[in-house]
This record gives sequence, C-alpha cells and structure tokens, in this order.
Amino acid sequence: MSESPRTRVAVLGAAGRMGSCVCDAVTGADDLDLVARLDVGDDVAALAGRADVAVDFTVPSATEANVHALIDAGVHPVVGTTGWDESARQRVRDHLGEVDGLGGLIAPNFALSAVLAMRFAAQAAAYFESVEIIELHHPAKVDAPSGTAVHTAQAVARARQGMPAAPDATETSLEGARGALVDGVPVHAVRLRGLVAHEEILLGNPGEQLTIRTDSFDRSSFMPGVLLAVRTVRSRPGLTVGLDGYLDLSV
Ligand SMILES: NC(=O)C1=CN([C@@H]2O[C@H](COP(=O)(O)OP(=O)(O)OC[C@H]3O[C@@H](n4cnc5c(N)ncnc54)[C@H](OP(=O)(O)O)[C@@H]3O)[C@@H](O)[C@H]2O)C=CC1
Ligand SMILES: O=C(O)C1=N[C@H](C(=O)O)C[C@H](O)C1
Repeated sequence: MSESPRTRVAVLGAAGRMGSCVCDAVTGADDLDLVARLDVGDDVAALAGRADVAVDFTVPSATEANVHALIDAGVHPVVGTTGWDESARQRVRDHLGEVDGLGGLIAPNFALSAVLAMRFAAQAAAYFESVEIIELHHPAKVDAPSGTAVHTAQAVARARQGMPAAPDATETSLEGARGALVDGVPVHAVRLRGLVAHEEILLGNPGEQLTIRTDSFDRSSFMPGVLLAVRTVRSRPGLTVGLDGYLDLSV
C-alpha cells in the first residue's frame, strides 16, 4: 500500500503540557492531520490503520509499553518522554527490526538549542580537566536528573574515555551535595518555580572555563523539532536516538 502524502498523526499524553502543545502544532501544519488524542486508558491498538505517526509525551512508567503497542499497530513512534535506558531502547530496536520499513525516534530534547548544546558539550569534553552538568526545570517535573542531562553526561563520558578522572578533593560531604554521577559525570538537578527547561554544562581548565547553556523559556521551543521528527520518521527505518540523527550537523 502506498503511503499517503499527508501524515496522519496521533498524540499520546495529549492533555499534558507537551502533548497539548503538540496537538496545536500538528493542527497548525498544512501537511499533517491530527487524527487522535490519547490519554490514560485509551487504546493504542485502535490506531492501527488510522495513524501513520504517533508522538508520545506521557510518563516514564508508560512510554515503553506505548511504543511497543504502536509498533504492533504499524505506527511510527516519535518519543519525547524521558526515562529510557539502553536496555529499553534495545528492546525497541529489536521490535522495530521485526517490522519492515518501520522507523522510530526517541529524543530526550527536541529544542534545537539543547540538541546543539549536547553536541557542543561532547565536542568540548575531551579538552577540559573538569566537567559538571546543572539542569534546571519547572517543579512539576517527575524525573531527575532530566533525560537531557543523562544523555549529555553519557555523551561527555564517551568523549572522555581514557582520560584521568576530573580533579575532586572532596573527602566528606552531605549526601547529594556533589550531585548524581551519570557515567562518572556529576549532574545537579534544580527544581524552581518559574523555570521551564534549562541546562548548563560547565567545563574547567586551569585559569579558564567554558559554559555551554541552553534555555527553553517556552514549550514552543520544542515544536519545530517535533514537527521535523514527525515529517522524517517514516523515511528512517529502525530506531534513531536523538534528534541530531535527523539533522546534518557536520560543518
Ligand atoms: N523530548 C523533549 O523535548 C521533551 C520531553 N519532555 C518529557 O515529556 C514527558 C511529558 O512531559 P509533560 O508534558 O511536561 O508531562 P505532563 O504530566 O504534563 O503530561 C503527561 C501526560 O501523559 C498522560 N499519561 C500518563 N500516562 C499515560 C498513558 N499510559 N498513556 C497516555 N497518556 C498518559 C498524563 O495524564 P495524567 O495527567 O492523567 O496522568 C498527562 O496528560 C516527560 O517525560 C518530560 O520529561 C518534556 C518536554 C520536552
Ligand atoms: O520535563 C520537562 O519539562 C523536560 N523534559 C525533558 C528532559 O527530561 O530532558 C526535556 C526538557 O528538558 C524538558
């Protein structure tokens, strides 16, 4: 069966902060049709034959089951929900591999500034003795550290393989004072009324510091990336992790 030139889009978590913005963004796009708004208790299997792509902004405890149900329904998943680890991603990779031509994206952050910040941090990480990450979010966020901070720390750690550990003379500290270690990289999480989504990567050398900072002041910052993913996922079979997989960031 040939694919429709228009893309039929379902949104999971449609009543949430992100899901409602995605519904508006899809409704406002000329080439996309919003065909379903799903929330807790709605049947993902019913999307079979009705939706081409489904965008999941739900909760970490629900997202993996949603994605497997979408794959079973032949719907391409675009996932912004956080909480994924490598074994969960591998299960999705394996499942997608069983369905010819089906693609999926799991992206911890759809804001271009955040995607670039993660890339720049990975590029810079091997050139500095010290690296620490501070993520700052609205207080309604249920997970810490943020998915973006975990993804950033993992990329930084990969880039620093074989390097000496960052200097740190701490002998005694209150639990949590030095943050959480993600692959050896300290990550500090702030929850503050008034914030949306922010991250700083601090890189230090003797006598100098590089600070890479991304600020999402509004959830509109995520929408161009979400729409790009919705328009791209059907042409990229298998699992892609990170929106940078759909961008050409080479210079
Ligand atoms: N990748 C990115 O760029 C971004 C990712 N995020 C991530 O997206 C996720 C959602 O964030 P946010 O919108 O702020 O959270 P919200 O809590 O505002 O929204 C989540 C929504 O999902 C619903 N929900 C819960 N379980 C299910 C389920 N099984 N099926 C369908 N819907 C369900 C919730 O319903 P109810 O309230 O009734 O439980 C709620 O409406 C988080 O993991 C967050 O970290 C956020 C911003 C950007
Ligand atoms: O919950 C949020 O708001 C956000 N979640 C994502 C994360 O955990 O990284 C993306 C962004 O930071 C906003």
